[in-house]
Order: sequence, then C-alpha cells, then structure tokens
Amino acid sequence: MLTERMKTWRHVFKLDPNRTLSESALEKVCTSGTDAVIVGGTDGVTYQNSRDLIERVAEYPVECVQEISAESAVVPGVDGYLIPVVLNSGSLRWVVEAQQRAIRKYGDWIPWQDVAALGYVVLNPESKVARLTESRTELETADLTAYGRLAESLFRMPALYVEYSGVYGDERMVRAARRVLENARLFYGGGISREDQARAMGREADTVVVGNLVYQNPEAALESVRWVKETEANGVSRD
Ligand SMILES: CC(C)=CCC/C(C)=C/CC/C(C)=C/CC/C(C)=C/CC/C(C)=C/CC/C(C)=C/CC/C(C)=C/COP(=O)(O)OP(=O)(O)O
Ligand SMILES: O=P(O)(O)OC[C@@H](O)CO
Ligand SMILES: [Mg+2]
Repeated sequence: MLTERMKTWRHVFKLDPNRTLSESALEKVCTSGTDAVIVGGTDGVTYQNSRDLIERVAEYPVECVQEISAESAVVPGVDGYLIPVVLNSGSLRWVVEAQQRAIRKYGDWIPWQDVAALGYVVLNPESKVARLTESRTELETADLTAYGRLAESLFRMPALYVEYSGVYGDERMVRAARRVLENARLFYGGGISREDQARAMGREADTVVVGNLVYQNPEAALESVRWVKETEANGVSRD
C-alpha cells in the first residue's frame, strides 16, 4: 500500500517533468538516499514529458511516484500515484471536480492500493499553484489547524501537505499543523535551500519535500538528504 510506504518517507525530491535535468544529475538525485522521487509540477506537465522522466527515474532503485496535476498526463505502471486535493482552493475544480472527472475516465483501471490523496494547504500567494487554484492563502494558525483536522479526521486523508512552493515557509505554522495530527503525515515543501532550513523543517514536519533546489543548486540539494535525515522530527513517531 502506498499509504504504508509513505510513512517511511523523511525526505523526498520533487522533480518537474517540464524542466531539464542531465542524466548525471538525475543519477545523483536517485542514488542520494532520498526516500522517494515525486514526479510532478503545476504547469507544462504532459503525458510525454511525465513518461520520459518517470522512465528515466525507473532505471534506479528509488521509489518513484507520479503526482497527478493533469488528467491527460497520467502514466500507467508507476509505483504509486499522489492525488492533490487543494483544501484552501477558491474553486471546487481543485477540491473534487478534476479528481471526479479523472476517476470517471480511468474507473476500473485505478490501482487504489497505490493511490494516496494529499490534502494541500497552499500558503505562498505568489506561487503558480496558488494562482492556478485561487488558493486563499491569508490563513491564521487556527485556519491551518482546522484544515489539518478536516483532512485527517473528516476526510481520513493519509497526509496534510503544507505547501509554500518557491519560498521558505513559517515554521510556527508547520509546527501548529503537525501538533493537531495524530495519524496523518505532515508534508512540508517550499524554498528549502540551506542546511538550517532543512533541519528546521525536518524538526517540524514528518516528510520534507525538496524541489527547486535540484535545479538551482544540485550539490546543496543532495546534501539536503543528510540534513533532513540527521534531524529528528519533533512529532511523536507513528507507524
Ligand atoms: C493504469 C492506469 C491508467 C493507472 C492510473 C490511474 C490513476 C491513478 C488515475 C488518476 C485518478 C485521479 C483521481 C487523478 C487526479 C486528476 C487531477 C487532475 C487532479 C487535480 C489535482 C490538482 C488539485 C492540481 C492542482 C495543482 C497542484 C496541486 C499540483 C501539485 C504539484 C505542485 C504543487 C507543484 C508545485 O510545483 P510548481 O508549481 O511546479 O513549482 P515551480 O513554481 O517551482 O515550477
Ligand atoms: O520547489 P520548492 O520550493 O522546493 O517546493 C517543493 C514542493 O513543495 C513544490 O511542490
Ligand atoms: Mg514547476
């Protein structure tokens, strides 16, 4: 089950099918000791560029999962599929509609044991994902923790994803969200570029996602695996 495997993820890389990565850089990413490689992005994601990148990652022993942002880009045969649900979106399209349309299309073909929902709360108003999904990013701590409880206890989601895509986020927000979760995992992603940031979010979150750094500073991106894994998460460990 994908949801079980996700419980072992401390550090993951998110690779964007719409960006170029040399074979030597990809090899380093995939053999870095990271727990999984997520293939996904917001814009310019197609079936072709997703399949190309997934096939390249599949050459390495690391777990590879596709994060689906467009119904047309679904690649069959991947280890797992992450389905974003943007809880603070201003449009139903990104909460249930796009997902319902895709389920209608793929129906019996969906390998549910290898599918997991990610309850996103998008907090960087300047990010592509915030703009696309018209996310309501002006949230207080209490709003975020309520989304956390909604995701975990009402929707029974396996993970809450605090998403600051492109900028380093507010550690207090992440800590508050983590505190109210008992079973769901807390994913943090956004703007990790330095050791202190990787360690700080490594303390607050269960799973730390590193994206842009792979393209901006590959050496630091590789180091981020160690920075996160050496750091103990504050949360009670759950299995
Ligand atoms: C055999 C077979 C066919 C198997 C497959 C079956 C299967 C798994 C079918 C899919 C079922 C399903 C429910 C699919 C969901 C479809 C869908 C379109 C859902 C909507 C997802 C959504 C809310 C998208 C909005 C954007 C979003 C949240 C994207 C996630 C990634 C993200 C936040 C990237 C951020 O990075 P990026 O913006 O690229 O960062 P940069 O600015 O640095 O580029
Ligand atoms: O690209 P960065 O800013 O590292 O963010 C990672 C991930 O949360 C994006 O969905
Ligand atoms: Mg992108």
